[in-house]
Amino acid sequence: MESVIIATKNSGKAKEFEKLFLPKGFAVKTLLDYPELEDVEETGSTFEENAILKAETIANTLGVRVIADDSGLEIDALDGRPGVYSARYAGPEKNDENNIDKVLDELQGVPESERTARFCCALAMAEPGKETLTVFGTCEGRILEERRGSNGFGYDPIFLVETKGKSMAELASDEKNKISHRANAIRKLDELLKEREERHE
Ligand SMILES: O=c1[nH]c(=O)c2ncn([C@@H]3O[C@H](COP(=O)(O)OP(=O)(O)OP(=O)(O)O)[C@@H](O)[C@H]3O)c2[nH]1
Ligand SMILES: [Mg+2]
Repeated sequence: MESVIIATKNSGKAKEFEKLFLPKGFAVKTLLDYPELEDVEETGSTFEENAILKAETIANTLGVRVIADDSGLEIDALDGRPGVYSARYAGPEKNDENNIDKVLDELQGVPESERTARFCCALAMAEPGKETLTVFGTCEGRILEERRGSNGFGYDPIFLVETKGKSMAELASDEKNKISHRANAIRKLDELLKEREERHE
């Protein structure tokens, strides 16, 4: 089976990419399979910039095609925070639990109608000698007042998917993978790749 390399060390993302790429006939490798590679510093100010940084750095190091995902949560009442800082929101004590606690603290007293938010996912596909492709996917929702469910990762337990009446962490992985920001971005990448193939590039 052909394989695709995703430049991530996040095991939650890795699991989702495995499920999303398997039906397309690709096995997924991640940076968890390349422990010797150094972390790429996420110095960009947008999801796209960071995705390009991660994809191009690893593609140039390994000399093959690489996809990177830079993603996060934008909360309207917090002027878009945590945004590109989603993984490191709680500072030195950063982890999914502490990041969620910080968001819930900051949203204390904010009414339901003002707790709108979205997950964002930028994917960059880089290959030595080829132009890097980028796509962007989102998933709209609202921030709950407490955690619900235990599937998924990151902020999933506090992210209400209104059309389903469930938190992202209450959805089965197959359900999340139909509607998520990551799934929407992958669909766009598929389209771009089809167009590129039709142009014989
Ligand atoms: O509840 C969530 N459901 C998701 O589907 C999701 N996708 C992203 N996130 C959050 O955003 C950060 C990404 O930051 P990020 O793109 O820098 O990734 P990361 O640092 O974890 O790994 P890497 O890919 O950089 O190695 C993650 O850590 C999470 O906190 C999510 N939270
Ligand atoms: Mg990161």
